[in-house]
Amino acid sequence: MSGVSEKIRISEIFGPTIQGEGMLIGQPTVFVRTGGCDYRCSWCDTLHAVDSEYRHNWLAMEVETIWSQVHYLSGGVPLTVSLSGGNPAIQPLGGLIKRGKQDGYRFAIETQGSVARDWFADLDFLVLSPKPPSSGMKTDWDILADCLATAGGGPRIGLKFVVFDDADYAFAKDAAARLPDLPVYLQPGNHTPPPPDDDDARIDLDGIMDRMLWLVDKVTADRWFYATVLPQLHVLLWGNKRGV
Ligand SMILES: C[S@@+](CC[C@H](N)C(=O)[O-])C[C@H]1O[C@@H](n2cnc3c(N)ncnc32)[C@H](O)[C@@H]1O
Ligand SMILES: Nc1nc2[nH]cc(C(=O)O)c2c(=O)[nH]1
Ligand code: SF4
Ligand SMILES: [Mg+2]
Repeated sequence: MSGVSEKIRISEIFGPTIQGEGMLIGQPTVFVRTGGCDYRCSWCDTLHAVDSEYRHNWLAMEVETIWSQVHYLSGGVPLTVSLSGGNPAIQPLGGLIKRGKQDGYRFAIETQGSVARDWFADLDFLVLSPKPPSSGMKTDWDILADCLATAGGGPRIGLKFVVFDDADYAFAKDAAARLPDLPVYLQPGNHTPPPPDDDDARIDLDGIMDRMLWLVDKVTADRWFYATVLPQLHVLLWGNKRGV
C-alpha cells in the first residue's frame, strides 16, 4: 500500500541551509523532517520530532502542500532535499520523491535502518545510521540488509555513526566490517542535546570538540584510513538551534 494520496506526518520543513553531517556535508539542502520514530535514543538531539508528547506540533500533509513549501524555500531551483526525522522511513514518502524528481530535485534520507521501503530505490542518497550501544538501541542486521537490498543500485549509500565512547567506536568498526563496500562517516556525539521544548539550549562545544579529537586519534592510531571523521557542522555554526 503506497497510495500517492496518503498523508505524511511532518514536524518541520526548513532551509535552504547546508547539510551539516556525513557524505553531503556543506551542500545546500532543504530539510523535510517527519514526525515519529520507532527508536528512542538516549541522546537524541531531535526529540521534538520523536516524542509523541509533541505530536500536536506535527501536521498530516499532502504531497503537493509539502512540495509547494520546498519549491518556495528553494526559489524553484533544484537542490538536495534531505528527508529526516524522527524516522522518515515510517512515513509514505514515495510520492513526494517522485513529485520532486519531476522538477529535477535530488533526494537524500537519514535513517537508522530499522525499516526498509521499496521507495529507497528512488533516492539519490541513502544515509544509514545504525545506533551504537550508548544510544540504548539494538540494530537488527537483517533489516539493515533489507534496506540495502531494497535500495538496490539506486542511491549512493553511506554509513554514519555517532560515537561517544570506546564501545560505540568498536560497534562502528564491527558494522563497517560487515558492510565493507560502504563509505563510513564518524561524528562525535553531542552530550548536551536540546530538551524538546528548548530549541536553543546551552551546548558544550568544547566537550564535543574534545571528543572529536579523541575520535581522530582513535582512527589514525588504528590506521582506519577509509573512515571520514566529521563534526556536526550545523552544531558548530548554530549550536542546538532548530530549523538550521
Ligand atoms: C535526529 S536523527 C534523524 C534520522 C534517523 N532517525 C537517524 O537517527 O538516523 C539525524 C542524525 O542525527 C544524529 N544524532 C542524533 N542525536 C545526536 C547527538 N546527540 N549527537 C550526535 N549526533 C546525533 C543521528 O545519529 C542521525 O545520524
Ligand atoms: N544543517 C543541518 N544538517 C543536518 N544533518 C542532519 C540533520 C538532522 O537533524 O537530521 C541536520 C539538521 O537538522 N541541520
Ligand atoms: S533513531 Fe534518530 S530520530 Fe529516532 S531517537 Fe534515535 S537519533 Fe532520534
Ligand atoms: Mg539533527
